[in-house]
Amino acid sequence: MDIGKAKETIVKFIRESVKEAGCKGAVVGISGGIDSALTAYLCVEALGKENVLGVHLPEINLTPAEDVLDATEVAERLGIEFRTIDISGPLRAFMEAVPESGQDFRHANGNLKARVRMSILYYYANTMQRLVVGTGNKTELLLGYFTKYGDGGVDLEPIGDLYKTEVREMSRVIGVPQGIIEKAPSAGLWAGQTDEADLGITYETVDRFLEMLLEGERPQVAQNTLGMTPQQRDSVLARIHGNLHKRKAPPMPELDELRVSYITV
Ligand SMILES: Nc1ncnc2c1ncn2[C@@H]1O[C@H](COP(=O)(O)OP(=O)(O)OC[C@H]2O[C@@H]([n+]3cccc(C(=O)O)c3)[C@H](O)[C@@H]2O)[C@@H](O)[C@H]1O
Ligand SMILES: Nc1ncnc2c1ncn2[C@@H]1O[C@H](COP(=O)(O)OP(=O)(O)OP(=O)(O)O)[C@@H](O)[C@H]1O
Ligand SMILES: [Mg+2]
Repeated sequence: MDIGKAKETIVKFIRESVKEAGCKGAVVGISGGIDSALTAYLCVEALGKENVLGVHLPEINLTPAEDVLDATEVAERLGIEFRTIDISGPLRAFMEAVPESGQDFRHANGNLKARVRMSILYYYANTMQRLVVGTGNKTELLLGYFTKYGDGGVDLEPIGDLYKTEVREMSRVIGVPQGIIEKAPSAGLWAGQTDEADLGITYETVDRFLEMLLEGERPQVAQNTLGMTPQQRDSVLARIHGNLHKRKAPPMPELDELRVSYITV
């Protein structure tokens, strides 16, 4: 992969997508992590700093102070417009309004956070005639390691064809702060969560595994070549297959094969 060439392709893609949509710029959720930092840098290169809004959406009692500082540093270095909005209020209101909700549902509550963030980003997109630019990378998209209609609820995915390891490479080239590049990736949905602990495998290994599968290698051979355990292989395959639905439009029944559903003129 020629990282310089890939960067130019992505920058052009962002510029053209925003133009084709007739929009005025981009809204990006900036977490303090590497994916959103790189995406913000690419958006600024494509659209200019005055056309990129960064929104940091911490939870006051959970988000590490380091993330707040890192997100702010990205925005300051880029010189973009920036908001920090605490999402604990909306989360509390949800918990109070929905009788079946509760603190025991860590997984559902984590996904709710991602969906609250998505709603806030779309509020800005609606009011400012902008697109919500996603930060999903190829590894996350292939594994389905994202919240459906949460961080997956976006208008475009500029870094969606970059493996996580390539995200790191491009981030070095474009000048993302070193501390952000070196920080352990985390969805930040609950205290102490890290991607690699969740996935049970390092990004270096899973990226190679996915690459080999896409090249047509058999899972067993890829597993042996990479020194993975059978459990790691099966868990990655289960994620790939179990989450395919996240990458498709919601299915609907075809009521009559002669009825056409798409207008082509
Ligand atoms: N076959 C099928 N066809 C159509 N829809 C299907 C389906 N199976 C489940 N579903 C639907 O999908 C739902 C499950 O999907 P979803 O709600 O996304 O939930 P789920 O995949 O269970 O959880 C999201 C995962 O992504 C991780 N995550 C989230 C956010 C950010 C990041 C990060 O890296 O930053 C990581 C998070 O830690 C967790 O492991 C089900 O409740 C159901 O509604
Ligand atoms: N606190 C937050 N404030 C704003 N956006 C957030 C926040 N947490 C998550 N997001 C959004 O959800 C996306 C998905 O999170 P994810 O953890 O995969 O990416 P990241 O935090 O940018 O990078 P890393 O994988 O290194 O943690 C983020 O890139 C960001 O757009
Ligand atoms: Mg993160």
